[in-house]
Amino acid sequence: MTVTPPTQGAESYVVGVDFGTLSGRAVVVRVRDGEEVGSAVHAYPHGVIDRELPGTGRILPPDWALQHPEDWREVLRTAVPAAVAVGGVDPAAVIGIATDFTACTVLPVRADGTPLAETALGDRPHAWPKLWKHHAAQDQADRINHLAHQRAEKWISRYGGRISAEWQYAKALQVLEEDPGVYAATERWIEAADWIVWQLAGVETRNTCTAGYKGIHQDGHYPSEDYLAALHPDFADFARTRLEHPLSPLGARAGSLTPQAAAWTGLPEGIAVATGNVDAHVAAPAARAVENGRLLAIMGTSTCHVVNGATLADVPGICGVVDGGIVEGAYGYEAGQSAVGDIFAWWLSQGVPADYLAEAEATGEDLHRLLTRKIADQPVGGHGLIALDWMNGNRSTLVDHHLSGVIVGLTLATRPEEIYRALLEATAYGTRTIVDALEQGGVPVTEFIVTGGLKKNALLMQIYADVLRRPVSLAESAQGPALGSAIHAAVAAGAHPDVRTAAAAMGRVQRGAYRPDTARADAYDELYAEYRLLHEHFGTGPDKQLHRLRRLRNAALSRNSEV
Ligand SMILES: Nc1ncnc2c1ncn2[C@@H]1O[C@H](COP(=O)(O)OP(=O)(O)O)[C@@H](O)[C@H]1O
Ligand SMILES: O=C(CO)[C@H](O)[C@H](O)COP(=O)(O)O
Repeated sequence: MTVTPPTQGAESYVVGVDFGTLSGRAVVVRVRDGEEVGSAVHAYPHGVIDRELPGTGRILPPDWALQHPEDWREVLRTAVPAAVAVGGVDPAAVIGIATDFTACTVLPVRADGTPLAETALGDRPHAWPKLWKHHAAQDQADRINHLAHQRAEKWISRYGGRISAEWQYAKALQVLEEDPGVYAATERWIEAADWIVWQLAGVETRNTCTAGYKGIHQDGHYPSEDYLAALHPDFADFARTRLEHPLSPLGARAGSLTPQAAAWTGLPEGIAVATGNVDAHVAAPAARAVENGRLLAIMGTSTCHVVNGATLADVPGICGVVDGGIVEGAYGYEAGQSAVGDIFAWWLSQGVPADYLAEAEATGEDLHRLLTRKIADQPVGGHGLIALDWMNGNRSTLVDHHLSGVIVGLTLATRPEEIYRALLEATAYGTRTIVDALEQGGVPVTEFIVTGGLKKNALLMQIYADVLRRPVSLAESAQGPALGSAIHAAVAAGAHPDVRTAAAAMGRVQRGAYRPDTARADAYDELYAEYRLLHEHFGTGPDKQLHRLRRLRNAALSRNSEV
């Protein structure tokens, strides 16, 4: 059954749902102008599963990160109807729904889409969805990369020369090697971005974005069976049997809302369900960042950088370039930092003394605000610190999740807020490294736009403007990915002819909200030079100290874990 959009004159609405790392957010948006009339958030009860497999008591090894599929369905049942109710919208006026997901968040399923985690295999960790930040497949990623270069595989240059341990193949190979029984039972290996569409529309679809960036689908092909067999004989048919499916462009209609999904969401049966998408890429139209050269940094738990270019360039160290990966008709480039807000959150949870907690309690500020206020006026370089932003590994430009964080310059006088500021700055230096790599690789960056939870920190935004020596524009929506999804829903429902047109009608950006200050930018140039020295020493130098420390840690901890 399909539903015709309401006739002219009546307002119509779309729903966008953003499945993040810790929660899912739904937003109800007016099709005509992108007005967000209602939103709701549902925190995943299981959050990130990184210590113990639910219901089993099994301890997970280091670097594991799983999620629970039921947490995702629950977002459809709770956040979507809540957002519609908050917006005071008649559900009958909703003409489409679209979703976006973290990626590569990927799960093994049966041929009918049932997650293996929800079968009799559910007591085995490898049956569970692996979250994007599952970093335990670095050894597999290293072999994938080594073999690709050895065989001069053409596709490897589209991934900056290195596939990340976060992407589909490293994770799948880890399942095969560590639990062949689960691998054998895996009938389809699917991004959560596509799985959630399956839940809504009742049909399996695969989207251009995740297939390209996370699934090594380039020029119409996955990696060859020869190549996969050379990785592991039983991996030869991985792409053909577990991935292969026609790809749908972004903004296409994947299908119609099933009766079951209509009952979950309270939305009309038969409305348009859009093809799946990634939380980062989907946000570009919400920030009107679809024209070539406008780089959108989606800054939250992690940061993704997405930018369109007119030509195909091989940029060392980026995550990938995909034709139509962000919007049709352009080459979409993606790079990223595996932790940004997560690094600040780590410091708040581990490094703030009791008297700061008491002060925050007394003033009613959250700790981010407290530390930001205490350090905002310090002159650039006043703390004498440099940090490397690798507490969750390095996604771009080193593509190495065995790297870890470093802070140098500590003294007995160093205060918690100074370390906080050094961490904010470290992430800005990491972004400068990425922007420089893109430009040096032949991808012009004409504007730097920020969306995501971190744009509310004015000190952080000013640091980025100063470190990058460029204005920072801000997406106006507080829900960039969810609004981006809503824009794709409007296109899938036929209310706008394509994503570019819909972006012009529904997206919003405040251009040049923060401007660089020359004196501070000069001071940051000196500090950035110091960051680069550390970056080279620990990241690319001959002494692999961070790798040695990781190996020692893993050996010590693996004695207590079970896979
Ligand atoms: N005022 C702030 N300054 C800096 N970081 C913040 C601030 N408030 C929240 N954060 C960080 O933002 C991150 C969450 O970002 P958000 O965009 O809301 O989520 P997600 O990335 O899961 O979509 C957390 O890691 C948190 O530490
Ligand atoms: O890799 C990504 C997209 O390609 C994102 O970093 C990942 O999806 C997590 O996003 P967030 O930090 O917003 O939770």
